[in-house]
Amino acid sequence: MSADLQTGKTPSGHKGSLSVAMAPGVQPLGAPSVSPEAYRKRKVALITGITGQDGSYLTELLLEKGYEVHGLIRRSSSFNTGRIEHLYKDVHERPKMVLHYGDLTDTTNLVYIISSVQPTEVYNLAAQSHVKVSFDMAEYTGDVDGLGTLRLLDAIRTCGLTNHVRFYQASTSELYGKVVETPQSETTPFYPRSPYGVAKLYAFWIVKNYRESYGMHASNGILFNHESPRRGRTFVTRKISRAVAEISLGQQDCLYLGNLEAKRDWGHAKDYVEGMWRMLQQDEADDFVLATGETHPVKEFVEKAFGHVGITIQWEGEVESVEEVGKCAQTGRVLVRVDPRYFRPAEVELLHGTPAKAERVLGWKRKCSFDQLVKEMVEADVEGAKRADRD
Ligand SMILES: Nc1nc2c(ncn2[C@@H]2O[C@H](COP(=O)(O)OP(=O)(O)O[C@H]3O[C@H](CO)[C@@H](O)[C@H](O)[C@@H]3O)[C@@H](O)[C@H]2O)c(=O)[nH]1
Repeated sequence: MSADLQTGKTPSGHKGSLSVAMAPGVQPLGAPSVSPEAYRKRKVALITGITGQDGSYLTELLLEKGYEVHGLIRRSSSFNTGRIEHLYKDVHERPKMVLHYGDLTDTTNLVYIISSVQPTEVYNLAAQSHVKVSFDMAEYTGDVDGLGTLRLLDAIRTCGLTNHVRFYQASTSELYGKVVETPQSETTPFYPRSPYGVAKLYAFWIVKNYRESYGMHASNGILFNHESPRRGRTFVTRKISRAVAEISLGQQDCLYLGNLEAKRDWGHAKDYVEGMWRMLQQDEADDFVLATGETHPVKEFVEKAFGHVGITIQWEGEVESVEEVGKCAQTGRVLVRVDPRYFRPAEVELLHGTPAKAERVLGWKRKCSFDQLVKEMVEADVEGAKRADRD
């Protein structure tokens, strides 16, 4: 005999035996016996993606604030902990950072880590974060960036921490994609333009849904591009700063780039992780844009970066064509070329955010200007290029 899943009634109208409610008194795994307020006094953070740019800055910030920090790292045959090595080396003086092998695709592992760590704050920074790569690895990106977020939220619920943990989701300005208004704010409609953006859209909504469905303190930080000397080498700013450093030292001839006209709102990652933390200190969870309020084309980043090593770039050839080149004004040498291999099947042409809500509600303000950011990145890469041990 089959029963209606909604009502539990059989076709004859009798109450069926289907029941999915938890028996009275049964608590989910490891549910704390203390109130959420008492529980939060412990200050224990779990960061997925701790080995990334943002993870490393956030770890520094939280350790400074007296947190015990736990991080999820993926197993790799090569070292992937370079950005947190300086914190890890100090492990005897600072026993407050603990790393766990784990992955957003492994539910059992997430449940195990959360039940043993009992975090008070969870920062979900782990992702396949490269937009171009997401076109090549669309399913994987959806699994990690989209479903991975769901697994993490459900692991928190399974461990009975629904009302005890505060959750931060690394949402992104890539959600705006083909932008419908400028500047983009928390109320701008989304139109993602890549498998990455679409996966992040799912994550954004599942976070919001769990907040509304289960009362979880779960917030989305809609972060515009944020960079630093710790930025991965395949993102455009770091690719440029490294190449400029190497060209200036005679170690590289030419920089090959894709779309030079794309515009981004670039801030400093160190400023942005402070915004993440502030979101979790609010009484109410909510969604916030973190941005600088400025937008600059890739070309301008190139010009400014070369400017820091004394090279003036002159553009020649037809704009937005592969024939366009950037020449050194002093010597006439071609230093920048367009390579269509770096074009994306669908491009996000313009990102320009407004941080007004974050400034008003969180009291957040970015400190680093665009010029300072470019300078810091180029200087760090010039120093790095002189050494053999940089990443
Ligand atoms: N990576 C890369 N991008 C290039 C290149 N040449 C031009 N670009 C253009 O430079 C822009 C920025 O590219 P990325 O630095 O790769 O960043 P992104 O695609 O904007 O994505 C980053 O920011 C998002 C926030 O908006 C993040 O969500 C995402 O994970 C990533 O960090 C894009 O329009 C891209 O087409 C190149 O050689 N490499």
